[in-house]
Amino acid sequence: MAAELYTLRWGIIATGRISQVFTLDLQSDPKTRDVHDVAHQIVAVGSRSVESAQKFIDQHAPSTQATAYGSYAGVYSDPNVDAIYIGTPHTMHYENARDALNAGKHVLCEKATTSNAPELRALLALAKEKRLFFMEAMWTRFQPLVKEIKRVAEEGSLGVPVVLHADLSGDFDIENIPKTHRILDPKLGGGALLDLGPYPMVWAVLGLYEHPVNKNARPTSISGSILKTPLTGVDSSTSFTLNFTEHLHAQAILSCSITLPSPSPAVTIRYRNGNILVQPPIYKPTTFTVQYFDKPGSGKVVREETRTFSYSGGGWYYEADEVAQCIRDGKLESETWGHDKSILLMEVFDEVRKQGGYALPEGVEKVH
Ligand SMILES: NC(=O)C1=CN([C@@H]2O[C@H](COP(=O)(O)OP(=O)(O)OC[C@H]3O[C@@H](n4cnc5c(N)ncnc54)[C@H](OP(=O)(O)O)[C@@H]3O)[C@@H](O)[C@H]2O)C=CC1
Ligand SMILES: O=C1OC[C@@H](O)[C@H](O)[C@H]1O
Repeated sequence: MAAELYTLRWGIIATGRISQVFTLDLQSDPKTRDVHDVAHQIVAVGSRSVESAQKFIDQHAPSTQATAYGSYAGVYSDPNVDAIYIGTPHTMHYENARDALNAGKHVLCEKATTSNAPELRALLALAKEKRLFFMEAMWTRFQPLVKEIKRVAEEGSLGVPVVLHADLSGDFDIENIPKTHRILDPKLGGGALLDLGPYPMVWAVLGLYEHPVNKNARPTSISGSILKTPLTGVDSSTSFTLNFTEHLHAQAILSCSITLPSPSPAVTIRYRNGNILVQPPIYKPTTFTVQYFDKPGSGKVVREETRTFSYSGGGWYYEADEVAQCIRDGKLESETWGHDKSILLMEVFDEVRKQGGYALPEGVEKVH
C-alpha cells in the first residue's frame, strides 16, 4: 500500500541568498529523489519589507500563491504555516526562533544556530516545553554521499578513526566587500568560525563523535586559535582541535578561513587500515575516495575506490524532507542531526572564541 502523503506548509523568514536557494529546492518534486511520503508547500514569506517579500515570491516561488508579509511576525501568526525556515544572519536566529516557537511553529534554523550555546539551550528548552520540533539546518548530514561515507566508515574494514582533518574556506574578497556584509560585521556574528566552522564540525561529528566506538562521547578537550582581520576584528582564519579520548584515541584538526579556498581533499579521515578522502566543497561534496592499506598502519595503499554522486537541485531538500518526516511522526528532534550535535557545535564555537579572544559586541548575545 502506498504511504499517505504528508505535506508540510512552510513559512520562510528573510529573503537573502540562502532563503532563495532553499525555497527553490522546496519546490522540486520529492519523487525525483525517490521520496513518496512527504511534500512541501510554501505558504508565506516574511521580510523586513512587504515589497521584498512579494518580489521574492514573484522571482523564486511564482506558482505557490504564498502570502507576502512585511514582517517576520506576520509569518509566525499565519495559521496556515506549520514550520518556519529561518534564513537571517546568525545573530538574529535566537530571537527569530524564539518568536516562531512562542507562536506555536516548528523551526528549521540556519547554521550557526545561535550566537552562543546559552541561547541555543534556551531555545531547546522552549521547543521542548511547547512540544515543537526544532532542527539546525545542517543540510550536509542528510546528503546521500555523506550517508554513504558514514556507512563505509562504520562497516569495519577501516578500523577505528585516529585523526580527522577538515577545512572549509572561501575567498570572500574581504578587502572589497562592505564592512556591513554579514561575513565581516561582528554585530552579525561575522567571521569564519560561525559561518564556515559548522562544516568541519559536521565531519568531526560524523567521523568521530558518531562513530559507534565513541558512543557519542563529547570531546575531552578543545583548543582553538583565532586570527582576526584588522578590517572589523572578526576572525579571518581559525583553527581548532578536538580530542576524543573517552572511548577513542582520536583527534579532529579543523580549520576555516574567509580569505582563500579550501585545499583538496578538504576532509581526510585517517584510520589504522586506510583513509577516507573527501573533495571540496565539504558542505556538498560530490566525490570521495576510500584507500585501503596492505596492513594496519603501513600507509601503503593497495586498493582505492573513488565514488561520485550527482543530483539535481541544490541538495537542501534532503534536510527539508527530514523535517517533514519528523513533524509528521510527532518527533521533537531529528535522530540524524539531533539537539546534542547542535549544542556540541555551539559549545565548541564558544570555547574557541573564548580562547581566541573574539567577543561579539555588547548586546548581540541575548542569553549568557
Ligand atoms: N546552509 C547553507 O548552505 C547556507 C547557510 N547560510 C546561513 O544562512 C544565514 C543567512 O545567510 P545569507 O542568506 O547568505 O545572508 P544574506 O545576507 O544573503 O541574507 C540575510 C537576510 O536576512 C535578513 N536580515 C534581517 N536583518 C538583517 C540585518 N541586520 N542584516 C542583514 N540581513 C538581515 C534580510 O532579509 P529581509 O530583508 O528579507 O528581512 C537578508 O536578506 C546565515 O546564518 C548563514 O550562516 C548561508 C549560506 C549558505
Ligand atoms: O553555509 C554556507 O555554506 C557555503 C558558504 O559559502 C557560506 O558562506 C556558508 O554560509
